[in-house]
Amino acid sequence: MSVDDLPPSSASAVTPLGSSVIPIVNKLQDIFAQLGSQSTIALPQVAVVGSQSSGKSSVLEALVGRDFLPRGNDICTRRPLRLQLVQTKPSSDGGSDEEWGEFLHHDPVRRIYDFSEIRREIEAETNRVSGENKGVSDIPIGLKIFSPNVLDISLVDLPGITKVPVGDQPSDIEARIRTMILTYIKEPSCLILAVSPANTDLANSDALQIAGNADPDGHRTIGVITKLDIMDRGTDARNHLLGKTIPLRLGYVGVVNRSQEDILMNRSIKDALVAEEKFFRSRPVYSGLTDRLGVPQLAKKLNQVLVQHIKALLPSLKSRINNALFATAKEYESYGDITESRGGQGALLLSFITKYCEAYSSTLEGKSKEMSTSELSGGARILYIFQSVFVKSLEEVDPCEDLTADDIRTAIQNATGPRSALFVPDVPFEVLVRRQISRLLDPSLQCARFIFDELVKISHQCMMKELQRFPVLQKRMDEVIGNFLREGLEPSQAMIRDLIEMEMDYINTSHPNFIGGTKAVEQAMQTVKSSRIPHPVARPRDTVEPERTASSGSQIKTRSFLGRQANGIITDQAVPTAADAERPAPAGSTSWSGFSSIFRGSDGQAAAKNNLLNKPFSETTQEVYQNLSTIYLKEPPTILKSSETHSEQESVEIEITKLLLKSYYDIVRKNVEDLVPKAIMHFLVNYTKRELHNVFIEKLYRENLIEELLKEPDELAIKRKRTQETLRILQQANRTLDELPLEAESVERGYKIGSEAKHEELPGTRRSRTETNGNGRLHM
Ligand SMILES: Nc1nc2c(ncn2[C@@H]2O[C@H](COP(=O)(O)OP(=O)(O)OP(=O)(O)O)[C@@H](O)[C@H]2O)c(=O)[nH]1
Repeated sequence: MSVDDLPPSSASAVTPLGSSVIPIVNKLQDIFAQLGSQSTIALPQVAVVGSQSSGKSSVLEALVGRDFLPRGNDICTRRPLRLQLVQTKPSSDGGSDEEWGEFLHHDPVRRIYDFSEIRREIEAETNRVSGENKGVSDIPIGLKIFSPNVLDISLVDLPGITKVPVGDQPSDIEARIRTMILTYIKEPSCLILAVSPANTDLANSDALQIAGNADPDGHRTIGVITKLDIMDRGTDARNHLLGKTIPLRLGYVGVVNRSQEDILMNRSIKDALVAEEKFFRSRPVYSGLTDRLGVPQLAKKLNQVLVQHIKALLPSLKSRINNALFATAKEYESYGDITESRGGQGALLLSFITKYCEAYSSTLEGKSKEMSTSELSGGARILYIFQSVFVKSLEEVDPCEDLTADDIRTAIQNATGPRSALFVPDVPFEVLVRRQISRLLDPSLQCARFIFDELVKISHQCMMKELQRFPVLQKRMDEVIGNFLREGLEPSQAMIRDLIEMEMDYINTSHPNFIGGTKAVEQAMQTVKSSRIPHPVARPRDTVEPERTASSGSQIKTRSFLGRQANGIITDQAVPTAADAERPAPAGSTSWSGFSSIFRGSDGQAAAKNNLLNKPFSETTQEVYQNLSTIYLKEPPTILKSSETHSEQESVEIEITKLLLKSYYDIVRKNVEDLVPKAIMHFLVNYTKRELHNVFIEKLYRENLIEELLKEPDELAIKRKRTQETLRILQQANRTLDELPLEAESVERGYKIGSEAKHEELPGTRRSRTETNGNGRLHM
């Protein structure tokens, strides 16, 4: 088919062309237009781009065959115009020749038959959003044109690229318009109609430059060269049209639109099309290019490319719609059903409580379906806290770590009181061991606290997604379980305190694992001996125990260990030999009877003491007072400390104390390591697991509370409604696509290319869309 074959009057010349795919995309566009800016599905469309006043609107008008767009030398298109051309049946085909437009922003949608009213509405709607002073907005205007003289095409007329801001335009107007254009044309589903005026250098065409950015391979760009009639004398656009200047895969079409003068003189589009045709006929330079000249050819090409483009996109479009449908259905599901009956609400509440408690138990027991594989969770974390945090920390504690030899000696001396250290009683051991046991309390309480924190964490994990729509219930459940866990923490901590107090209250030196005094003495002696500490040279003890200082040199020899008998009588006993130590303790004595030691002064001291004691008091004192002058004592220092040095005997005593301390501490530590986790499990973890359901029922499952608990926030209701609407639209879109068989063979193409065109039916006649070829197939 050539331009010469076309009837001279209008775009209706190509009306037989058509396809069932464009109406489907148009339908989809309508469907998705309901979603407004929320629609994320890019549908196939044609965007018209070019610099300002390049003739974009003129091309669109020519395609429609009617004047309906604001045009002029100034900026006219200031908002994207989504234009759907819908072919209607002509009167000859049982339809009507009426043409009308419908704006999508009109509610209810109404038909506008007067096309100058359509133009005024576009101007008013543009002003409404973009202001009256040349402002630009990216919010599109939706317009449908119904006519028997148009081809089914969806186009978007975009604001022209401008360089210098005018009126209310911001200083970065060029960048803004470019960004706006790019948002449309960057979508692979968008065909680009790049309009360049022939009277400017094509190499500088803004349209081709921006199209090249979005479609570097030129797969989806059609070049349109306007204003061929006003090129410089002696120049022509032949090379441009042949793609020799800037090649484009889809090629170029040259057009001649009405000039501004034509518009002012009210020249009709029909006349303009005739003039265009004449123009090309009269220019021999354009001979042989008829397939790429004139508005009717442009319409045909556009339709043809669009149909192919849509066919190529349909499968992916279908899968995108399907994916969106699936995601939206899931989202809708997450908002749950609305239950209004009291019984239904009660059942819903009960099911939430039950599900929550099941989730809590199964997380603790390690049976949760959503168990992580990347980190420990639930019950496993509790075990970790018990074993790797609590027990491990206790095992690392050395009971003698913060006890120096001096501390122990001071404790021994303090325990002997004013009695000049005749014995090393069991008191220091008990005092020291109690002190060490008390240190176990804090980590044990902390362990309970850690487990409590874990349970709180678990309780948050158990909050099901469905509960998100009931913030009141979620909050109340959170409060209830929080309080309940705290209630469980108290008895577990009380039990821990009791356990530690029990351990401190009775030092069970009969414990089978306790080292016992005899063994301790023996080991201590060996340790001290083997360490071969040189005999310390006793320095006079500064002001602390003067009388002990005097005798310290002989103390080691004279001191001996005494066993303490059950009747409290201290038997004078030499330092036990190893054989003695092996011997069982006398009946009724404590197991550490060998521990106590006696500190005896030298024999001379003892005798002097005895002498003094034997003489009558008055006699003695009188003698003394008569013979001696007054002796003044040095004031004792405020803080008294035991001497820094200690004898071998003292070393043995210290060693014994340490051995006993360690041995007994080990027993207590084992008990605590065993019993504290048990107490926590019993009073906190298992108790809450067992009782949680009952507590929820008691606190929440109340007739008067149900309505309040199951109150949804308003925004959720809005979201549900919106998602429901999206779902409906996507379902509609899906159904629409189902109407179309996806196999390319079965999709009607509605036009013929190349040699086929020669046999094309007569212009002006319409072919039914469902007409089939001889094979019973739809025309391809
Ligand atoms: N002589 C002649 N004038 C044309 C042709 N195409 C458009 N014009 C004129 O150029 C001016 C701009 O045309 P429009 O169609 O408004 O251009 P536009 O690209 O839509 O402009 P904006 O939307 O403002 O960017 C108008 O006065 C048209 O009459 C043509 O092929 N030949």
